[in-house]
Amino acid sequence: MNPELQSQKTRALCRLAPVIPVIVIKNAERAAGLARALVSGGLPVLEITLRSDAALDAIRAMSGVSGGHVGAGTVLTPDDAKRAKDAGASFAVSPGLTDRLIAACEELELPLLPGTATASEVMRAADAGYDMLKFFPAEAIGGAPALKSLAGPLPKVSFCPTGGISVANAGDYLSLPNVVCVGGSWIATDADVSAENWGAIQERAHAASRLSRG
Ligand SMILES: O=C(O)C(=O)C[C@H](O)[C@H](O)COP(=O)(O)O
Repeated sequence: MNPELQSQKTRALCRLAPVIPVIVIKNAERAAGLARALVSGGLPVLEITLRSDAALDAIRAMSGVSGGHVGAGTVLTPDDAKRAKDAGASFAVSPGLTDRLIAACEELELPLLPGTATASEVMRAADAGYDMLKFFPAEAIGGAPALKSLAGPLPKVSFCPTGGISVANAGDYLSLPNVVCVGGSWIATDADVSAENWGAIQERAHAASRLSRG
């Protein structure tokens, strides 16, 4: 799949809801219940980070939940991308961008949301055909004002900022013209997932789904 088409597909996913919950799951048996709570709460696009041993099994379980779009996060290498795709992931998110990762995701036809933190990285991604990017780690690298500044010289690129975003500051990002959605782990906290507190997660998802975009 060519990079423009990849980016188009990633952008369409990012448009589905204002927030992508970033999930670190420790027990795949909780995956389907968690996905149902998030999707029914109004957040259909889910990012399961490959940072836990249970991640691939969780992706497999969540992919069966109707209405959901399950992607893998923390995809660092071609091997990560292949394992994610084999598990049923429909997109991949990376904290950064390498030539090897781009090539692997294009070969696998796995839409990629690559991470960028500077104007040069954004330009490099745009050169490679990617105009829907993650901005990471958003709060630590200047937050919404930094992203607003990038919109001037790089107006054709859109972002999903992630890293340090919560219900308190999500609106600052979503009001920017170059932000399509935000990512964050605040929706499905470890404590609530471990306690299978699906009601609280669904409520937080519902509140997040109602955040307005600028
Ligand atoms: O693993 C990845 O590739 C990531 O996406 C990094 C973090 O999981 C997100 O940035 C979530 O950050 P918080 O919402 O601040 O917890």
